[in-house]
Amino acid sequence: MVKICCIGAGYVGGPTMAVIALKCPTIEVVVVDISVPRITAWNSDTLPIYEPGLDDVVKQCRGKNLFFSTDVEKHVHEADIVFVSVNTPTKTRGLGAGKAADLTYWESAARMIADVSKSDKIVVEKSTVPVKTAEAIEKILTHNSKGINFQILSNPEFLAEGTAIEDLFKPDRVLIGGRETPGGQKAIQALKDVYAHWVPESNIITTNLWSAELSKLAANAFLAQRISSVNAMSALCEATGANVTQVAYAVGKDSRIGPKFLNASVGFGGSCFQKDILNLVYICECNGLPEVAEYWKQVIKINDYQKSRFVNRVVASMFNTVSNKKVAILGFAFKKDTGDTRETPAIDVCKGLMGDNAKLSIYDPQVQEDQIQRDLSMKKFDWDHPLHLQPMSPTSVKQQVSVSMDAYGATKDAHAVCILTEWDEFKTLDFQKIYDNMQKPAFVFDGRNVVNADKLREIGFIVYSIDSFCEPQMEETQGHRFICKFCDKSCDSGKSLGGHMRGHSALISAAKNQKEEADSKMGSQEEEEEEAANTHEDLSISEQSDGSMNQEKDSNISIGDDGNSVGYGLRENPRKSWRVSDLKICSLETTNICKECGKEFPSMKALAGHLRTHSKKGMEKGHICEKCGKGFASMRALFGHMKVHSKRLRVDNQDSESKQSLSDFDTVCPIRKKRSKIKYKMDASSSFSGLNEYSSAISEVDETEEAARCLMMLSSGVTDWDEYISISENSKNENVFLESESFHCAKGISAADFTVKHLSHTVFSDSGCVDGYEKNYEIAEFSDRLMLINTEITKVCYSTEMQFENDPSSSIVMQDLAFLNSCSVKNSGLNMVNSQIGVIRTSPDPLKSKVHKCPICSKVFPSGQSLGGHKRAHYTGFTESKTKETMVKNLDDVADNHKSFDLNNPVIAMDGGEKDVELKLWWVGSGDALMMSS
Ligand SMILES: NC(=O)c1ccc[n+]([C@@H]2O[C@H](COP(=O)([O-])OP(=O)(O)OC[C@H]3O[C@@H](n4cnc5c(N)ncnc54)[C@H](O)[C@@H]3O)[C@@H](O)[C@H]2O)c1
Repeated sequence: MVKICCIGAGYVGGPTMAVIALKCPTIEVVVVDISVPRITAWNSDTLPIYEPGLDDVVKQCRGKNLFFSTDVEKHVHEADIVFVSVNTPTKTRGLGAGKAADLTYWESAARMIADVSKSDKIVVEKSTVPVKTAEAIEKILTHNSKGINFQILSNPEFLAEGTAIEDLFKPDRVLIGGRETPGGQKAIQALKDVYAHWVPESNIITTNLWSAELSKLAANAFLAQRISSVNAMSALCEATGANVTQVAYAVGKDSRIGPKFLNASVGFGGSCFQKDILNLVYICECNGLPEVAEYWKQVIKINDYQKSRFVNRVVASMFNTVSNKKVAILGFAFKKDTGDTRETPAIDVCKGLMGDNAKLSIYDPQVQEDQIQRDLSMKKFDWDHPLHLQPMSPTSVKQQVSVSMDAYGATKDAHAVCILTEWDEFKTLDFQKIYDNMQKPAFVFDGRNVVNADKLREIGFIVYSIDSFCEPQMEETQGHRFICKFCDKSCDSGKSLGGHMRGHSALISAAKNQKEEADSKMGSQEEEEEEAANTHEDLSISEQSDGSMNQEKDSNISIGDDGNSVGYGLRENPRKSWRVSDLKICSLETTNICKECGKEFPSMKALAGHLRTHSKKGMEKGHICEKCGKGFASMRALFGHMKVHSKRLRVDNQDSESKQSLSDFDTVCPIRKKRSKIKYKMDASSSFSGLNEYSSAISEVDETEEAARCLMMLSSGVTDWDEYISISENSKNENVFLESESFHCAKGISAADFTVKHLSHTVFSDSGCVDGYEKNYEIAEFSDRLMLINTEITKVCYSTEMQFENDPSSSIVMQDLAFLNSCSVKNSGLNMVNSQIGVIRTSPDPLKSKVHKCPICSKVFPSGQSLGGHKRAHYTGFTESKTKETMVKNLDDVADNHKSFDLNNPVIAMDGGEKDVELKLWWVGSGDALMMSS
């Protein structure tokens, strides 16, 4: 009788050997493990792993030809074929840490085999191992072989947890790799004979050793890549209004692509995908293939991005904080029909929410409380070691996490429900009951697309699911604010408004023609007015929807080139968009006269802009332009409008010579570019994924900055845009905001000018600074300044200082905008997200600084910033500024006024400081992730 021994009674060893025993009654199979509790469980009625159909199989052959034992040496000694199915974790220290496979367990198994063997053996690699592992194993085995012949085979396992028994019964293929020697071929045949008991011969593939080893890594990389691809698409779908389920279906119908593994979700998990891709990345790097390594690394980065996006969505939707809110987590296993939590996305999502101080109430049908507590306390990669070798983080999660016996218990009194595993039972829950027992507004964040979002919305839930994007916070919490500008019908969402408006296509078409006529008459003198109207119009729309970027998207209902179809326009260039509000005015009014004050306007658009000056909202809010008395609904609107009064712009337009000079000036000192350009720049880079959860992250950051400038300017009493710019140009002070204005100009620097030398965290210290940390940041040219972008998607730290090799006097201070949000900006009604920007500043100490010499007059300045101020004096427009004394005085005033609101300085604890501390720890445990992507 052939004897098989399998070392490792885990998710692979247990089920595979049980199926071999079932299908080959003439073979004796013993599964051995060093873990006593595991073996005890295998011999009990409660198996150590949950796998549909496994119980039956084990019951049928246990005690007959299937045995579980801790007597490893005895059974290895007796076996003809030894399978090795031990864990192969990712290394956490030393060479290749965070990527390479840790073969400690494999090596110890191999040494033990060599020690106890007295007869020839076939040793089968069942574990997933790096390519060429067999070579190393061979050396260990033959070193002390005492004349015993060992043949190494690679027989990687392709089962998927949750369907393991099904997969083992009907495998797509069985892969056996061996040496191309007679001995190797004989060993291949012996193993083939085992599988041939139930697998058709055509499904048994034989290759050389290295192909078999690499095929397993490649298969997992391809599978994970599909998930990341569709998840990346889900982000784009959310940004554009497409439905990722529909897109995936359409794509999968292509027989070259196929429908499997195209479900968008909160991200992939499991013990294999990440580990094996990291392993693949490491192998590529070791073989001098950095580009290939980088390619596969992106699969993991997108996966992290997806989890991070989900957390951001939850926090942002729940009014930017989940602090002390109860969040029910339904599902903790990495997928349905398994109790396996290894690398489950739930861990990262829970840690993210805990970082924002949420109280979690978790329910999973197959995961026990101690496992959940352990997973949430453990460091990354530690899960893949035996229990006694799993060091726990000192921080206990017990205060923040409770585990419930069912979904109803978990969701009782919760503010939100996050569905993180696609368990079938979640589809049939009584959501009305759940809703009745929850806090209101009640949110559902479906990370697996298991619930019927429409039905839940009918109940009253605010629903976010991966496949159907909506902006719950805006669309649903604020009621019916989507009003047709033609017939005043109120709609539930921007999307339904869009659908409704298609009914007005004839009217819109006529209106468009009328508008074109009207616009063609528009004289140059109305340019300024139009600019105000445009700016104001944008802002008014935003105001109606509380400044939400997504609302803006919905509000950007535009007419296509054919003039008939109304849909959601991409935000290419707002000025080019035909806006519904214009059209209504065009079609319903025959003359351009203001009904409020009787003033006549040359175009409908100008009238539209003017009409808003009568807006009650604007007047109530009191954002009045001191120059012309116009009222505005928001500070941002006022800010946009104030640019119209800029002397600089007028000089620019009037004086062709100075225009020339200014264009030179632009080269040295780029003035803020139009948003569309900024957006393009940022979108083109793949490294900004971690910035925030929205696809149009950059324009939002841009808006945030602009809003911040506006706030600073207004709060300091500066109401004149020119005055504001002049002050910034001439600042020799350390007012960082002003500094940031001039620094880029002064140095003419670009992102490439800087190399990161040193990073230190001023606040974030939970997981400490790890090697390679600096790789997670990138410097990007961004509008009129350099920005430090956090490229590590799972990491948001509150404050980080950075120095640069080539200019030690300069430094960057990172701040979490969420913090600003909680301090000051929040009050402006702006909807900001957790994102980071850093603004480069120079040291005030001239001794430390390098020489800053003016290339025009050779004058030397102590700092790049003062040189910048000086250099601008060489260009036109500057002479119109106020006297230096006035400027310095203004500057002092501004600096005083800004002490409490300073974009660059680490934020001083203000009221609600406690909350701010929470924000510092926005993402716990992410330091580990750094290692992974470094
Ligand atoms: N889980 C999957 O879905 C899957 C699928 C295909 C391949 N794999 C690969 O199979 C391997 C095993 O995965 P798993 O999920 O079964 O892991 P596991 O952690 O569930 O099981 C491994 C077992 O090996 C035991 N072990 C470790 N060293 C030992 C030694 N020297 N002697 C005796 N026992 C020892 C451990 O105690 C543990 O019980 C890994 O390389 C994995 O990448 C896993």
